[in-house]
Amino acid sequence: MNILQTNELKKYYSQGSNITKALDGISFSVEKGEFVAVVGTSGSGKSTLLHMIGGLDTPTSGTVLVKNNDLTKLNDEQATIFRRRNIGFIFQNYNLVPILNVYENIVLPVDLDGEIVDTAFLDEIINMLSLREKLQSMPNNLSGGQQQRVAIARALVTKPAIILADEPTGNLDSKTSADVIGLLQMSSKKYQQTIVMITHNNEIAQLADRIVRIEDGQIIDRR
Ligand SMILES: Nc1ncnc2c1ncn2[C@@H]1O[C@H](COP(=O)(O)OP(=O)(O)OP(=O)(O)O)[C@@H](O)[C@H]1O
Repeated sequence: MNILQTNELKKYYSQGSNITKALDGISFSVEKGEFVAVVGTSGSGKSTLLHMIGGLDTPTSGTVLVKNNDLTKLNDEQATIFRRRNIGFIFQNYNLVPILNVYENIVLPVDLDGEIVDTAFLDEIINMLSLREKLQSMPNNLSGGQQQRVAIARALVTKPAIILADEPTGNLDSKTSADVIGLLQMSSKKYQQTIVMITHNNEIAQLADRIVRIEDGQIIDRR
């Protein structure tokens, strides 16, 4: 089942007479439970693509379907609600809320939606990510790898249709990077969690089910 599909997605930026074609006709689809790595050189359009898939920005033309909802047709408020319920984000700088402890950070998206936490599932995530001892800690007192594990827990807790990860191991050493990728692989297998991850690191990309290579805003290889 296709959970994500983009059709002829374009994003052009114009500055004066200069046009940057950040995305220039991207059509691809991702199946439920697939773990896809998006690779490409700096400036090739990876982050722009992730922003479009996440409904964080609107394309110049083309469509983005997530669970058959066209994100390009939603207004700001609809997009915010759709994102919160269907898309989990993991960034390289973690984006944890510094004044909330680990537990509060993890359950934040559920709280924001006025929903009740699925405590059995939350327990399972906390155990899988080895965060039990750290629930009362503040983000500042955690290592980079621990902070990234909290960000992963927060992304998983709402059981989103898709997790979007932008260089999730960008700030981590190689051992911790391998652990974090292992956890993403495990969640894609165990929870049929769909993951689209940007990485510069070819070794890490090889661990995904599929690699999509982008150059100059176009897909040049998909295997
Ligand atoms: N807001 C913007 N205004 C103008 N040009 C932009 C804007 N955002 C991105 N671009 C341009 O679009 C192109 C793609 O940028 P993007 O950030 O998607 O690349 P990337 O592959 O993620 O790069 P990196 O690996 O360095 O993060 C680049 O040429 C960039 O300069």
